[in-house]
Amino acid sequence: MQIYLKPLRWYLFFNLVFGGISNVCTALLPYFTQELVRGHYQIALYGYCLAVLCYLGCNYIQMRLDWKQAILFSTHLKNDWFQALLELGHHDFKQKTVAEYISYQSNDLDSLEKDYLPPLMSFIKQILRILIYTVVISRTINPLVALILLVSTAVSIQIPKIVGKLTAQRRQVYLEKQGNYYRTLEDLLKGHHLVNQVTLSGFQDQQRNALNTLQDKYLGYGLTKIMGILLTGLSFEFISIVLFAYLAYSLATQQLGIPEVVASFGYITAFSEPIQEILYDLQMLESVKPVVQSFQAIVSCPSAVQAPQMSFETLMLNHITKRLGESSLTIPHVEIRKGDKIALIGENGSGKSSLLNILNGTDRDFQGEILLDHLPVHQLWGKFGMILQQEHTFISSYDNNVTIFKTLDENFRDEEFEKTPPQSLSGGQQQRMYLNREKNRQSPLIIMDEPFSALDASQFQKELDKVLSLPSAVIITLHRQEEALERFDQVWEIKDGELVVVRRVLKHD
Ligand SMILES: Nc1ncnc2c1ncn2[C@@H]1O[C@H](COP(=O)(O)OP(=O)(O)OP(=O)(O)O)[C@@H](O)[C@H]1O
Repeated sequence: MQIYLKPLRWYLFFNLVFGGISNVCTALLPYFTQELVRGHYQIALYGYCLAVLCYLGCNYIQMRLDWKQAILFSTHLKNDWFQALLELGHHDFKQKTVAEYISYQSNDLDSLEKDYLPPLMSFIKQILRILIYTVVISRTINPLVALILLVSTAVSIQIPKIVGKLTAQRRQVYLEKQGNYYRTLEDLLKGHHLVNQVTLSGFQDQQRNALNTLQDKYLGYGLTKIMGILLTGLSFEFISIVLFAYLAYSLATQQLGIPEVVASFGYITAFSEPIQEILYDLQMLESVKPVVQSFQAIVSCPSAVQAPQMSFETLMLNHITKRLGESSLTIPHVEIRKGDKIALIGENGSGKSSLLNILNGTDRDFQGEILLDHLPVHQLWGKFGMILQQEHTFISSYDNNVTIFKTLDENFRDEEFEKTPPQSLSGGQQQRMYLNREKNRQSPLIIMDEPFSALDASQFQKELDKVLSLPSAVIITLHRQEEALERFDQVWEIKDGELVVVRRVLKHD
């Protein structure tokens, strides 16, 4: 996590400087009490007031710095996490649902912001504070008192480390269940149109079951956390008892006078805050460790983002086998040549989308070989254009959809649609928008999974004309459009789990 602390170094530095000054001020308060008991009224009063004012001023500055550094830290975390997600291979990305990613951002990342940097800073500040106190106590009271406080602090901070591990495990389980809960919510809310008086209870049961499981784990996490707080309190009391016993002994044997003992009791109280904070910080840091690890695993993944393919002569699939549940899909050998227009047909569930997912690189769980211009290629995601069966429409604007946020030249668009919110476009209009995006992308191969299923017959003919006149190679799945097949260079059919080339027009170079 050091790379996330580096940009904050000046904030951290000044935070510690002002923390140090305010610690010196508070450490001197019991000393001024001691002076008061000794009868040095003026120095006690002025010293006390000055120390309090200085402490308040430094605290104010520290709080401002804390706030700013927290925002900076969270901005870096969120930006890097989102970039890492974008750069994951699509196959890896799909291992989780969008709801789980949203849950990660709002829970895990949030806990990293709250339970990593603030406890870490607080831990350093409190250690600094204790060291300052120790020096002040040694100078103003007795080095032995300082030593007792220091040693008993070192012993007591071991306890939360042990409890922290258990809290971390429970917290991790809770966060995982939270991801599941978000996934269930997404699933149920997407089916909102199916709610009526009969089905309502089914929806409620699903949500309540998922929530009960989540709350169960939350309870487990909370109880462990409470146990940690209890043990933390006990370990602090341990310090008070040790010092109390020593002071009683010193008073009885007249090694210390009443002013020193009064001031020492003041230090027990003054010590209580940093020690309790240290104990709490350690518990937090221990419990957030799995989140730190999972975050680091995400952001340290090498980027799988590819440069788009600008041209190719041939793309070959050799002896591909893809398991589809109980059955499988086999592709003995097929070849896509530059500019080829290929229709892919087959019954429902025959494996058309599965084949296209291999070609567009969103699926990598298959055996066999893909050769791009005779060279083996392992990662096709991002190389070619595609229109998926359930293609995504970005909500922001028509423009952003056809240019992918202005990263493509806007050569093709439908001006009549550009004022309409993209998600309000009809299914057919959205499909035309996707085709415009692919034309802007100028990919040498466009993979289309039923891109015109929402078009009426005349629109279908128009869009098909456009597709067939593109310079790019195109693979397109078709249903019940046998008359159109004649117009393609190749027709591939998936039958009984095997891809067969049923038509191939020989081209002369
Ligand atoms: N991850 C998976 N696990 C198990 N079975 C799967 C998986 N993915 C797909 N299948 C099965 O593989 C078969 C092929 O699915 P696919 O979506 O490729 O068919 P399709 O030809 O595109 O169908 P349609 O024309 O209805 O869109 C289906 O029987 C589907 O249930």
